[in-house]
Amino acid sequence: MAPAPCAICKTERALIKRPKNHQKLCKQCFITIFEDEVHHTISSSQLFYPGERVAIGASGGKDSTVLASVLKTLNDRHNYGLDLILLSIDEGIKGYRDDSLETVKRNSQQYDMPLKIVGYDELYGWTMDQVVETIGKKGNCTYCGVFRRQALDRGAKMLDIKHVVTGHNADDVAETILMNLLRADIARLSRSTNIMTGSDASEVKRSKPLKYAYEKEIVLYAHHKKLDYFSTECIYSPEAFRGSARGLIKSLERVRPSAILDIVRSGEDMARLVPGEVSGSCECKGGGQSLDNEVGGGCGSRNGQGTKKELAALEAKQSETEAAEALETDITTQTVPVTRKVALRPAPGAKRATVTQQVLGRCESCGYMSSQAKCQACMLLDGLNKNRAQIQI
Ligand SMILES: Nc1ncnc2c1ncn2[C@@H]1O[C@H](COP(=O)(O)OP(=O)(O)OP(=O)(O)O)[C@@H](O)[C@H]1O
Repeated sequence: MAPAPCAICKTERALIKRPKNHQKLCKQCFITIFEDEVHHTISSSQLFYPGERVAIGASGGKDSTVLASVLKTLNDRHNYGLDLILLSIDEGIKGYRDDSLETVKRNSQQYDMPLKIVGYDELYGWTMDQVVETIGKKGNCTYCGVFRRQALDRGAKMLDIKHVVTGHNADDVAETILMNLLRADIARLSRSTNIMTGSDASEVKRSKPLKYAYEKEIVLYAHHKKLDYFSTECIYSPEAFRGSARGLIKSLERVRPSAILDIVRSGEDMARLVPGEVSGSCECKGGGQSLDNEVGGGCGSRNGQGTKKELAALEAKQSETEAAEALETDITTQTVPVTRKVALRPAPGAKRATVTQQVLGRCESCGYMSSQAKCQACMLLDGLNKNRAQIQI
């Protein structure tokens, strides 16, 4: 059988079956259409303004490496006028992050972009190796996710940059939507669909230019562009719930390639039903103090007067929920630490419900943005430091 010609140029031989829609393309047409689609995402969402300084959250993995490469290409091709800088967080994981950072250092040369590395060690006085040594592997992603989110913000601030882009792709977004759907957390589901998080009042905004790019296409792009990336999984990584959501999405993708984008679109449609960014609450009057605005204390917690046991329970819950969102959770951003009531659109025949929307202030310990008196990172650090003191005694 004669080889199929490329569905776009009709002249070259098709070498690639697009995972997104099974279109058969030659290498060059695939690369071009992938870049054009990211450009479309950027321009239709008006992600950047000319002259903007943008930090690329660079882990050395495939997603952020592709993001850096594509942004460089598009910046040159379409004259975005962006000043692009690589920002890497060194979590302090020997045999993993030290190796991937070597890749980022090479990327910095290859893409001619300055690189800033910020370590958990310098920011928090703890490396993830030390955290795991202290608390064990279970739940460690919670610490890592909370620390990294803040570290990216703090790194950006050190660079006087107000916009961080990350390599989250369509599969990541679909996973998060599914996880929030399975947790019946429509408010968080709504936030996880945003391409851009943060607001004018926020000090650092986040965006995901690869939000509509399939993971498989990112791998193909990296392969055909011969990009230099690091492909080892984190040695502490297992996130049970996200892993299950991922498995489900991969199975759906096998029978229906459009499933990933369909989930993303459905998530966006559902998000439109949620007025503003709101934190969910249950019918009981618990409304407990969470580690921050992400986990409602709710049932069983006594109006936020968390005992050690409750904190531990919250932390355990966090390891299922918070870490799963890791870098994707945004914070409702205002400048004063207040909460306000927001009315949810009621179901037909139901009473109008209100939920508490938390807005941004400053952490009393570190002075960093927080919707609670103490930010999540400081709450977690308090526990770790107590542990360290006990071990030393
Ligand atoms: N240590 C880090 N330093 C800077 N940015 C990071 C770091 N870890 C993750 N990120 C950012 O968050 C995004 C999602 O991270 P995640 O841990 O889910 O990795 P991933 O999906 O394997 O992405 P990648 O392939 O880029 O590592 C990354 O694409 C990157 O932009």
